[in-house]
Amino acid sequence: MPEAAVVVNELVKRYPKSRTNAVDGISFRVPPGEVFGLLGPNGAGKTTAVGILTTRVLPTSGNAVVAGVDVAADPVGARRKVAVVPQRNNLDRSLNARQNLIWHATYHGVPRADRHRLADELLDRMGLAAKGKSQVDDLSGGQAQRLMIARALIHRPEVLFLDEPSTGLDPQARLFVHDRIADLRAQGVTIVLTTHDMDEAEKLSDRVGVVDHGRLLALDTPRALIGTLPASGTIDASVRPDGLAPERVPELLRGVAGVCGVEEVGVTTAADCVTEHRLRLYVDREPASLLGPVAGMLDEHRVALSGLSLGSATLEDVFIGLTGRELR
Ligand SMILES: Nc1ncnc2c1ncn2[C@@H]1O[C@H](COP(=O)(O)OP(=O)(O)OP(=O)(O)O)[C@@H](O)[C@H]1O
Repeated sequence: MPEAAVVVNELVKRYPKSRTNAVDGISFRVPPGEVFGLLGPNGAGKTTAVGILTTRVLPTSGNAVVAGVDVAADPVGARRKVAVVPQRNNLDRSLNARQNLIWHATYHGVPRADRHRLADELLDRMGLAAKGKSQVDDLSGGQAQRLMIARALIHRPEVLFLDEPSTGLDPQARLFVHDRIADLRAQGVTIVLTTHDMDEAEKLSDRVGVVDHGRLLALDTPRALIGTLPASGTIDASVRPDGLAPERVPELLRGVAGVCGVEEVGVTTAADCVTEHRLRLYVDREPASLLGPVAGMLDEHRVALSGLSLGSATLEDVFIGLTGRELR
């Protein structure tokens, strides 16, 4: 195995007729055995970057090497070493679950003697032992996703690309997929995953890269990225400003010592027409120590408080800090 499982060098992709680059000069390296999370809002360029790394998209400039193979110069060689689990079901509907695995193994040159054994082992590992003869259309979304992971693993790839691995899965299926990703990591498989799910990224990734507008904005371990935030803790407060202009409430709270920032994260109007504002306070000390001053400030200005909860800064705070709240 080469020194890095994935090397991306000044990668650029501009689609025909587009005025901007979908991927705009991205560089990073993923060492063997790492789980690398690629995060970014819709349209940030994640799928395009992964498309280049998995030979489905041709780069405009720059280069990418996966498991020692330049993906543009030797796409066939690269495909032997990587596997992709796409977001959408692309299983062959004319074959049953087990046949999908066998066909894929055959395509990738897995010796005949190993194909059937590997297919059965993988079905078992993915909790699909009873589904081998099922038609693809009869599988649930979670089962199809697990079958796609089994299919990706049957030719023993060195690097596995997972596009939004748990989108649309129920909590059990999501946890199952997370456990399998952790197993693969323990076996030394390098994994690149794209996700919008910050908890998933924080839980699974050794390091994450945050991408927006085709550029890499930050790259580090989740803990180090969270450590770059000025605030270490959060307080979520639900308030009903009543007589006070709603925009005054964050202003007041910013005046409490220890509060580094206040952001409105939602507004709801109840059946009784009372509007509740949900505010997140970013604090630079133990959040519990600020509950009294925060409640006191609100009480002083007759702002009704209907809920307070404490938390720690998360990767989502890093993500929002870097990419903003604007809908893409
Ligand atoms: N085949 C294509 N032709 C033209 N433009 C494209 C094509 N595919 C993607 N784009 C554009 O490139 C940009 C990056 O898209 P991409 O799908 O890589 O983003 P993404 O980060 O994967 O988004 P999402 O999270 O929504 O899947 C977007 O502006 C998108 O509209």
